[in-house]
Amino acid sequence: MPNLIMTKLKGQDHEKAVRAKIMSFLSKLTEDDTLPGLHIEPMNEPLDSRARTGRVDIHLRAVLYCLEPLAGERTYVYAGTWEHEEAIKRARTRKLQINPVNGIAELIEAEPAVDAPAPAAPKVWTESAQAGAAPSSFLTEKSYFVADLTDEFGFPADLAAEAFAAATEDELLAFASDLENEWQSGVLLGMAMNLAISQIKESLGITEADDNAVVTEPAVADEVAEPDRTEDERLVEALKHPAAQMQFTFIEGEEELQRVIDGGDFGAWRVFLHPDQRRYATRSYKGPFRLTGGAGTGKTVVLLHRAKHLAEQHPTHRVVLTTYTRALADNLRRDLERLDPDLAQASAPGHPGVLVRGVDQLVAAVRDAAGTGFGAAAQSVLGAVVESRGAVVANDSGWDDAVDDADVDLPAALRSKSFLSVEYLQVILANRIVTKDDYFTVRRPGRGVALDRAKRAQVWAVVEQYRKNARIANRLSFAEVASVSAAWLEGADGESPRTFADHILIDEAQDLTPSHWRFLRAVTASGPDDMFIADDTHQRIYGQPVVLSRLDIAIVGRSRRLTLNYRTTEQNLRYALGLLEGGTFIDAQGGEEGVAGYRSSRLGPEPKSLPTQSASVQFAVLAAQVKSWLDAGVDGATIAVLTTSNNAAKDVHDALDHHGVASTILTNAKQSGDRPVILTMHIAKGLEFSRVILFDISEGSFPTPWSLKGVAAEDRDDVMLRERSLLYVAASRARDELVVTWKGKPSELLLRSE
Ligand SMILES: Nc1ncnc2c1ncn2[C@@H]1O[C@H](COP(=O)(O)OP(=O)(O)OP(=O)(O)O)[C@@H](O)[C@H]1O
Repeated sequence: MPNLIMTKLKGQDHEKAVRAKIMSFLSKLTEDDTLPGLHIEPMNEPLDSRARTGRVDIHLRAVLYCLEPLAGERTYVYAGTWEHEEAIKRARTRKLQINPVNGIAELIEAEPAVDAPAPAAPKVWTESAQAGAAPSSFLTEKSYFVADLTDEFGFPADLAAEAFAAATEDELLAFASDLENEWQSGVLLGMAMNLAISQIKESLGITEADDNAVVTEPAVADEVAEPDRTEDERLVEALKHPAAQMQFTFIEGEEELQRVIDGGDFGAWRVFLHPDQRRYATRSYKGPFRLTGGAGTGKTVVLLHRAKHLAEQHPTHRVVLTTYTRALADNLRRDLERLDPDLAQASAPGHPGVLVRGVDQLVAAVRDAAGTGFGAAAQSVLGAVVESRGAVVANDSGWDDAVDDADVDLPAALRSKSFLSVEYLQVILANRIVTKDDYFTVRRPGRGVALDRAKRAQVWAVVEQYRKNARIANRLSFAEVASVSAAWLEGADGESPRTFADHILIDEAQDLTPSHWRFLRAVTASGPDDMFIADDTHQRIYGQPVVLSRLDIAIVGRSRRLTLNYRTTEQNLRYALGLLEGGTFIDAQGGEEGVAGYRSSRLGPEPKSLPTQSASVQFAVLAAQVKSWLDAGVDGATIAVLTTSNNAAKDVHDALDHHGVASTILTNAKQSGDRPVILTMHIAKGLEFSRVILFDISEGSFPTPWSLKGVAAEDRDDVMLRERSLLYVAASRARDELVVTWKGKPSELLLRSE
């Protein structure tokens, strides 16, 4: 039975009925390619003697390349389904070859009569000739040479010259996004990011990435030259090159074929990984590893592939995939099933296979497993044995009562629940402080307010009162449950330590509290590939920055960044990044995180601002915008209105209704139905939509008045930073079009990108 390789090509988003015909054609082809009904025909005077076309229906033909490796099955590379004429033209004028410079399999186009020459750098392009010849070239301005493209990467000379003809970054990105070979777009995007040639080569897997210090073994064995292999065998190998796998995929079985055909561009993440993504998904690391990257750079995609990879490599291991909320975990579980419906998912914590849970769900499961041991373990965290089963409350509740009951003399800033709850989380629970003496001596890095001994004594009095009140009411905060569960896992109940995972993969890690981190460290056996952390410092919308080394999670030297944005257009990306200007963001290593280097391979319209003068006009403008998309045939479910609060979401729903537009309010991150959706900016975290409207980003409405209510002056900057991040999260949900509305004056956080 012949093998099949599918190719990702532009212009292949077929309707359902056509997809069914393609499926039928290809499944017959892989059963028996000699069936007469397939009409597999060679070309007349082709550029590539392997080229064939086959009959999909009366109008459509598939383009195929037939490889005959000596050892192994015949292999067809499917290069799309096209109208009859176009299919014949493509099959005659395109050749599947191994790029002579970089070894990547590629499709090149040329006139059939001409023997395809090996690409060579035009001699005229010397340093000085180039400077004179193309003064307005974007790539020249970035100090690249045409020879970089031709000699270093194997671009054909004409294509390299066209790339150098792009005068601006946008022109170059537009050119790159039209190229047929993904690896070529990858090189040009790398240049747009101003990467060194060696970095681009590493990123595309042309040379081995220089990070062996952090991996337990080289991921890919060096290619050994085999002179007796046929050209077709070499081509099959070149199709497995990491950069070729951005575009070509080997199909195993009918179900996978169906998934690839039905998935189209939206399903591309399941199959066509960037070499960087594939490396992070499959490499073995000596210890905790952190993958960071802006919104939409494919961090979640890497986590999903890595979970699958680890489960397949180690069928008896416990692989846990976790994230900040339960609803986000539900989405991860759904996507993992889409990635591989047959993947073994664990039924409960501690079982082999992949377990997907929100972090507090995991904590709850461990608490249940601990039984009475949980209460005993609390001694080391809270200084008292607690009831094993009690109510769980928010981390910031109970502080106002504690202040009143303790009757302390503290300045307003130190009496606020925002200060006290954060002090408790970041300092007291993080360090398992149970006595006043310990609190007197503990270091408090990163805390805005300095506390002298007298103030510490007063704060400690409130903490003791808070704990006393909690014992009387038989309640614990979420953070306390996580901290005590961590202690139980470590054996604080007097038993041996235990773990529930061999590998833990963490999404949205920037939002986790120190208690979560202590728990995640304890729940996972230490060793190779123990923790894989995906975060984006710029998307921290809850809590405070956490420096992982202070919590015994060593990621120094094992931290990498993804920069290619797969979600949004370049225009939306720039707008969203512009919203971060003016903020100082501290990452998980305690350093400052910048926004340089992010690029998208897709272009689209500039984000649109819709200023209005009153609430009613703003609603009318919003409704008109949604209607215009619906009238243009946009699928309703891909349109989202993001609001600053639940109440605003209700108002928008009613207003749209009033203007004749039916919509649905989303109260958690689970998407459903076919109407436009309305959701808060917080709930939009981790989601994406084709069209997004940020509604009422007005002075006085955003930042919301309650986000700053009762916040100590010292903590105000951090609240503003989180609000800025929230706006960035919201704006970065838009794949294709972004619209921002306000009434009166725009929010101060919007002004920078206006
Ligand atoms: N290799 C790929 N090919 C095609 N699409 C991809 C690829 N990788 C990621 N994507 C798509 O890009 C979008 C963003 O990916 P993902 O959600 O993994 O990014 P993220 O970095 O986790 O984003 P965020 O931090 O905003 O949640 C998704 O639609 C995903 O399917």
